Amino acid sequence: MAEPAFVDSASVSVREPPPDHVLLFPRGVSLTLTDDSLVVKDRTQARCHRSKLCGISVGNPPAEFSVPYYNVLWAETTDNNTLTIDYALAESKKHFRVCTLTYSLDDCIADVPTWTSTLTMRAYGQADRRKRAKVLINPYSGPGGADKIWEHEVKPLFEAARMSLDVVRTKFSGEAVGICENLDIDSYDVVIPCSGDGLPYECINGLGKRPDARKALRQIAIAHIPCGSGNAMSCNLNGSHRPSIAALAIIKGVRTPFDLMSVTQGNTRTLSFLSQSVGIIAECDLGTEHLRWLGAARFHVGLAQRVFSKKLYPCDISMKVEIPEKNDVKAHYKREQAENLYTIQREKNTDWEASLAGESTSTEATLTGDGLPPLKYGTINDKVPDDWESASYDRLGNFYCGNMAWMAPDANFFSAACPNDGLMDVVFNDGDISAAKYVELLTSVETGHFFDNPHVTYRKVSAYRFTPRNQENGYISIDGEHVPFEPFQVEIHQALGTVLSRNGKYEAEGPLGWEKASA
Ligand SMILES: Nc1ncnc2c1ncn2[C@@H]1O[C@H](COP(=O)(O)OP(=O)(O)OP(=O)(O)O)[C@@H](O)[C@H]1O
Repeated sequence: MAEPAFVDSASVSVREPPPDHVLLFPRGVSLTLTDDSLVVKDRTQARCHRSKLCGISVGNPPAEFSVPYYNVLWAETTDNNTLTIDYALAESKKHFRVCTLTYSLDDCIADVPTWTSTLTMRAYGQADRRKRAKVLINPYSGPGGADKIWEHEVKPLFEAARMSLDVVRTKFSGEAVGICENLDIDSYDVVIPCSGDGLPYECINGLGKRPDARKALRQIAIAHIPCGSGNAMSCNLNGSHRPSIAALAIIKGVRTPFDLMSVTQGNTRTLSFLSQSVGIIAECDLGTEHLRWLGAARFHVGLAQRVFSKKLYPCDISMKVEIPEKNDVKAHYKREQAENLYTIQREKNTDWEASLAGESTSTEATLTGDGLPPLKYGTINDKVPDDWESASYDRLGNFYCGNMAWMAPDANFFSAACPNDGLMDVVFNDGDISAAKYVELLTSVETGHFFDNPHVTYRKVSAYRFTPRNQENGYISIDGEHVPFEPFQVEIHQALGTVLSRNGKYEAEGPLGWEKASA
């Protein structure tokens, strides 16, 4: 996954800014608001912005430097007439740290309150400021180290952004379900698991268990600090699996409606936000728990071990197919990108608020009140609807359904996934292809050619049922959780949940050539 580019250069906008965008201080020091950044003309501060080679500062210190608005965390004047500006400095492509600028305003003649509020407005755009967060840390996620990540890489940024933080360290598996089930949803804006993808799954299911599930899932956004081995949620929403980069994306994150999936199996109903898989991927995820210490590499080791076995997973699959052809999937993706995402967000929010206030006449709202929406297609125990496409697959090697694009860094399996298109992306392939072809197929995930690989079927569906056949046992993974090897059924609920995302959309690049698809 390409890390987002962060500019912290000494370049200055050539357009002359209006005078009220400039604060002048003694000794030629000035702070200027340009189109895209704060320009700091201050030799003393600029020293920290010298170019570095192998960690050693080289060249003359610049006279000025610029801080992109995205990196500005907070600005305020304090009682002792001091201006304080906190910002995130990109120390490397992988890491941010907090830096602070302070200036006495005693000799500054300017409308400082207006200047400060313009800076904060530009720094936050449509993002909520000073988010009220419930932070949940799983000390055992991934290779370990979530406590340190929180303390050293994330908390300083959140504090500098003046977020209000209520931090809980989870003590046992399942604790986050109860925390979110009983959360005072008016006291928080966002729940932030510092974990792998397991804790977000628990949080969403905790909110989904409440009598006011729909309200809670809309009101409380979920955001993710990556501390696990896969960290799919953070990759897709924050554009990074690096904790401090994710923290900044959350500080600047916008509320984004997010599709959730109901999974029924036996007599249970759970919510899934990420994926369901059966076959080689499920085995690589769930059958490699003993390699957890390897971090993300455990998936690759798992794949290498299994690819030569040509194991098949016979099954029956029934699907409510909405977009069967790859070209039409690309065209759909193009339409979704073309929409003004913020407009969609506002409209969807408005509809939802109206239905909560009892203004909606939709059958769904009338029937269920505020709990989870009813299942359109019943459960796994009901008959398969007549208009679903059903088929038997004797040679299946992999079945994978996703609601987000990246399943791990460099694993963009569902490149056409969109956060709130009301559709799930399904891919499957035969398992008896040659090992060479299998390796080519799986490596095409990293190169971006997986979608177009002729061995891969890629569809958009709104519901499906998966029934394993002729196998005593095996792995079924729901969002990385191991569930019984039994039939299950899934349907999607458009925009049932809310997440914080950096740009109101997924950060993945989309299937190759989608821009040229005929809409
Ligand atoms: N204190 C704890 N002790 C043991 N298990 C915990 C604790 N807190 C949370 N868990 C459980 O750990 C499981 C895995 O958590 P998490 O997703 O954070 O990490 P991970 O599985 O390592 O990440 P990834 O999904 O990226 O591999 C979750 O199902 C959660 O219920």
